[in-house]
Amino acid sequence: MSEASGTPGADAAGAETESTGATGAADAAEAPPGPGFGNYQNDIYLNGLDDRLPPFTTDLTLLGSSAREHLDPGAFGYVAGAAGSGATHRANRAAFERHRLVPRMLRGPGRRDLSTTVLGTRIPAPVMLAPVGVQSIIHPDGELATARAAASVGIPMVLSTASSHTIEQVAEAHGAGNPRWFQLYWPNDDDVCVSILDRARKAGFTTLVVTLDTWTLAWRPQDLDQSYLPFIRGIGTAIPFSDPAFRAGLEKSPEDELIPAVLRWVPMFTGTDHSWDQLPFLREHWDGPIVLKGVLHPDDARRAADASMDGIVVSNHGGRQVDGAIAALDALPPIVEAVGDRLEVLFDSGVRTGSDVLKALALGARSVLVGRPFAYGLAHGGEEGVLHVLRSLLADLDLTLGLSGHRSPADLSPDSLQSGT
Ligand SMILES: Cc1cc2nc3c(=O)[nH]c(=O)nc-3n(C[C@H](O)[C@H](O)[C@H](O)COP(=O)(O)O)c2cc1C
Ligand SMILES: O=C(O)C(=O)c1ccccc1
Repeated sequence: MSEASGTPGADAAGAETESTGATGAADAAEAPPGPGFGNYQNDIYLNGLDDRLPPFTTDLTLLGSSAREHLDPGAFGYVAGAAGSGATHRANRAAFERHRLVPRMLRGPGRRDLSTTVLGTRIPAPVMLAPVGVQSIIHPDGELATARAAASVGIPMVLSTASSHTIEQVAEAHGAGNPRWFQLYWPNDDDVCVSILDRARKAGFTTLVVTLDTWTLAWRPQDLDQSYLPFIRGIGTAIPFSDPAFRAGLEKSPEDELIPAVLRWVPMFTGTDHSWDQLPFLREHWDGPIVLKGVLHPDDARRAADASMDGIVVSNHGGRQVDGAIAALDALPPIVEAVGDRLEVLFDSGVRTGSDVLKALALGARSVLVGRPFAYGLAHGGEEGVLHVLRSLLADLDLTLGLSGHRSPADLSPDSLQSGT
């Protein structure tokens, strides 16, 4: 039965070898607060004794369909949608299906510890919240709700440049001491770029994630068919609209006159690709680690390492950019082989379950990021919804790790998998 994990804020029954017992009502009832991630399972079963059910499904692969009921059609299409025919979006999931865990038995009792270190930040599990923009289309509390939920479990959030709340508001909701990173959509105005970076640094964002694959939006039929684009309505523009360098270029404030502000921002952050030789500019203006997000080719990974970047996110943006692109999971092994000893390799695109997390780690990722699953949680119930998704994912991860015969992320390697079936 479920064994308490040794995650921070954990637990539990304490003794290294003891099981809390998923159905052991008495044990669990006496356990101190702050159970290991796996104990969410106990909580759910125990609540059932009082006829209380989880707020919504614990099967995170089903959330897309149930989120539809909570969102207007434009917002649902935006979150769930993908580029073109959706081939890459489907390929992301299919790639996970082609790898299977090979569980090991009788490995002895022992405390599980999901924690890991990512770019100098100790985190309780190898899971982070991917940058997801325009969260107010999903729930009015948007990024504030996400920040509070992330803080409750201690896993890092990455705030998008396209946030619906300002950097400072999100930092306040997130709270002091919680790990937070900032994602940059690199504006083609240097003053605005530097000003946004300064604000992020001052607000306690430690690591910069520069997204490379979305310098312009892809052909997205779900959005096109509904003519749905939040930014041209001034949604997801809280960061530039509150920025002094951005506002300095406007005759009237965005609050007084929306259209000129939109017309200034849209071409500033979309439509212009940057180049490798511009990376020193970011290094000059950001004194923490820098991670490049959206790398799929080993040569680009090598270039990132040559440019002294600290990390990369192997990602195809959840299938939202290049339709027909390689599944992100298939891009991971050759990239780890090329640069795994030179920079930290993170992964996203298609992670839905604990088993998916383990597969990405076994193939060499230091941590994964999840996007749509927590966005769907936000749609179901704001902060509580995100929390339910995170607790479910982390409990599933903890239990699946243990049942596969491992105690920590470091135990995983390609040997933990059978691949290609
Ligand atoms: C609604 C939505 C908005 C997103 N906004 C951003 C963004 O602002 N910046 C960014 O780098 N990635 C953005 N992404 C991509 C995610 O960071 C991540 O790469 C992707 O969601 C991972 O795939 P998954 O949804 O299958 O987990 C967005 C994804 C979604 C679904
Ligand atoms: O929709 C996206 O995938 C995305 O990355 C994005 C781009 C610009 C603003 C908000 C989100």
